[in-house]
Amino acid sequence: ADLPAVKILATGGTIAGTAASNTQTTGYKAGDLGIQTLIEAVPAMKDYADVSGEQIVKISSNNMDTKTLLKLAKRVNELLADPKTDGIVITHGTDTLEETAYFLNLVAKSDKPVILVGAMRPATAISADGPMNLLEAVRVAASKEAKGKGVMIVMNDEINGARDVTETNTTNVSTFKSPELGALGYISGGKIRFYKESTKRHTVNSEFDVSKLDTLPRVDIIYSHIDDDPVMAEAALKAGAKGIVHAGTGNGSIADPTFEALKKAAANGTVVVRSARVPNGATTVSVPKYTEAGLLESDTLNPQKARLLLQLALTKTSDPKEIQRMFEEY
Ligand SMILES: NC(=O)CC[C@H](N)C(=O)O
Repeated sequence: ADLPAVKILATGGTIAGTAASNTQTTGYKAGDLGIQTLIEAVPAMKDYADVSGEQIVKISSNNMDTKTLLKLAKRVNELLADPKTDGIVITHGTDTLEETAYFLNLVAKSDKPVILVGAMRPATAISADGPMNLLEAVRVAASKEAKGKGVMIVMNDEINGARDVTETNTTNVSTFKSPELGALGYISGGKIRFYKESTKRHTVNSEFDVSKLDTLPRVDIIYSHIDDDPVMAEAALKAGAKGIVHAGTGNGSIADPTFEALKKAAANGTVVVRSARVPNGATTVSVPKYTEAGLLESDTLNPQKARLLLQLALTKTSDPKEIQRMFEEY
């Protein structure tokens, strides 16, 4: 039959995890199973797509790094450019799933569907969520409706856009949510149902390009708290950070001693972006001194996604005005 061709790129994670007993849902070995085993476990995928697999790495995604991320992004673009590929599914650990998804959302050069999928229970567990998640991810990747909507995460019957989705629970299968801005759609009653899409720039409308990149500029995240002091900011600068994302309290507020250090950093050419440790809402100018010091706002991007956008932004420019524009557009 003339089914859409979907390539599954496997990177590891719990979806490929194994444990000694079928009741074990923690302390298992992530990324143990190869892509062929995952494909064979879900024969129903063949009803929706002509599926083939490729193992990129076998890691627990808390160990994801720039080198692997760039390798994955370049392979994704190679496959998307191939007329024989209709869609891509990427199996991935959940720890950094939202980061890889948002990164690809910024650098994938095609409107063909790119779907990330993971699981919260290892493949060996009773009620493992991986097989159904994988089936639904392949279905969405093979669908016409998913075209042009940017990179998405499909898990637990929900379709969430890469920009707004975040992991909300450490262990529960219902963990990937777009808390305030909402899911793009569902898979229910045997149907893929889309209700909305992001208004932000992504994929074919993105200005970022990884094809010539072998590394990304260093950007550190500093998480604020009571008794905050400039020690972490100073360490980041000493490590050579070209950018700093500050995960501020409330509306991206900064403790005064840390602010003094960040203000100096910004004056010396390090790009500083105010994000927030609060999960919802945009960071706005809460006090004029932040703008006067040249600090930027992350909009609604959480610190880990603001970090990736800042890294890509810094590959193009170090002009704070230009970078603020990017934070408004992506
Ligand atoms: N649910 C998961 O996939 C988490 C397993 C592991 N920590 C990872 O991110 O790969």
